[in-house]
Amino acid sequence: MPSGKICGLTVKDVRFPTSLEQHGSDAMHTDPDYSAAYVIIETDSGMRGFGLTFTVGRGTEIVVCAVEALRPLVLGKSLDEITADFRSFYRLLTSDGQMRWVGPEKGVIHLATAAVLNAVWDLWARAEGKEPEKLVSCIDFRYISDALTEEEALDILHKGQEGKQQREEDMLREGYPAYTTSCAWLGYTDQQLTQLCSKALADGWTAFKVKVGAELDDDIRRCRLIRQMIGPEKFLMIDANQRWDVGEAVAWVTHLSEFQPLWVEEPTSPDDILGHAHISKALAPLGIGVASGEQCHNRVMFKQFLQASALQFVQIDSCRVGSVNENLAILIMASKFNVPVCPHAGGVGLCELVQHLILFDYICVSTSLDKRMCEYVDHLHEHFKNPTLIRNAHYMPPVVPGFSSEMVESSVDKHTYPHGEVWRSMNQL
Ligand SMILES: C[C@H](O)[C@@H](O)CC(=O)C(=O)O
Ligand SMILES: [Mg+2]
Repeated sequence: MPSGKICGLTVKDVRFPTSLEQHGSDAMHTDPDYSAAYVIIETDSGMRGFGLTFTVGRGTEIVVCAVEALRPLVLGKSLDEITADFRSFYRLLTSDGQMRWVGPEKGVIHLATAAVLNAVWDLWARAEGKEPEKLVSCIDFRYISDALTEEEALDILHKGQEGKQQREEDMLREGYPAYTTSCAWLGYTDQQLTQLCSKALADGWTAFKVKVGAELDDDIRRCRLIRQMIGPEKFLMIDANQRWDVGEAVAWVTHLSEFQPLWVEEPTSPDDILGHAHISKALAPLGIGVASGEQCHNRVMFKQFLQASALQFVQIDSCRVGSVNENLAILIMASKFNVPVCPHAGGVGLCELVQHLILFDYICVSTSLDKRMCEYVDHLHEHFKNPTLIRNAHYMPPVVPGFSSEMVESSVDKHTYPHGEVWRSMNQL
């Protein structure tokens, strides 16, 4: 069916009051209300694409404004026209001569770009069969060609075609390995942590992430509790959400090294590439890697993190950078530098979207599961039409065409800020 021209773009400010129960809390985001700028694009032939970007409450209205500002660049284009030269469409959004000043390719405007492009990919994902050449033509190599050329990217994707069918079958049977962050948000009590951890163990989880960084004594107590419960073999990861200076990070994590974390996540400012390199070097003898990416602006930053050996785990995010286009570049660069990708997920909708990217990474790019797993957080999936399916701590591949980004209409209505039922009733309290 011809896709027609894009004739409508709607954006909604959807917020969930997760801070009430401290879901999602960490050392820097103590009261997150998981939220989304949720985009619906419509074509004049009646097709719809759904996209979103993730936020944590206040400020979502600014992302909504930024999406509105991008609208004129999208309206009137047809899907065929966009996908015939997706690289140029990507540049149209990210390099607009006036709007790039409020980025470029970072911050609010890039979150908005992610939401819009995620909707375009959702629309496109309904059509099947994207060959390596087509995928590479979606990537903007500007600013990364010194680390990855178009030819190298194509070569990596061509190599990824070998054994593809077997890997697809493996995924359909076993799913993609996941880890959980749901047991140990920073605001949870020890009792909650114990209960959730024993339930997760019973459900078959083998890797657990703990929030750290506010008080060292609390971190020691909580990590000890979890390590005792999960035993020496299972994986434990710690996440500081950018709380420390570089030296402080090394000292703090050294104190926690007895609990053998596989990685420390976002130990310091997400912009500090050389700082991460220093921390990586200092922690390597302790067998602890450094992970980051959920607040990494774009492919250019990832390139430098990789060039500087500043990360041992790349955490792509489906809604932070420029959608599939930019994540393709990051996945392929990570493969070239031989650094495993372990995506950031959770939030609202992040698991739904990123599962597509990590399955693609395994099937077509890295072709390996070594040191790889995808984050899972057990909140808010009921608000999606095709929620993630977890079986025995593995993501089972989605079977419905699209980016799994469509939300349940009544959920959107109820949670639209500030006039949806949920927010109106809370404001009356
Ligand atoms: C504010 C978010 O919940 C953040 O803590 C998520 C995160 O760092 C993670 O899942 O990793
Ligand atoms: Mg994190």
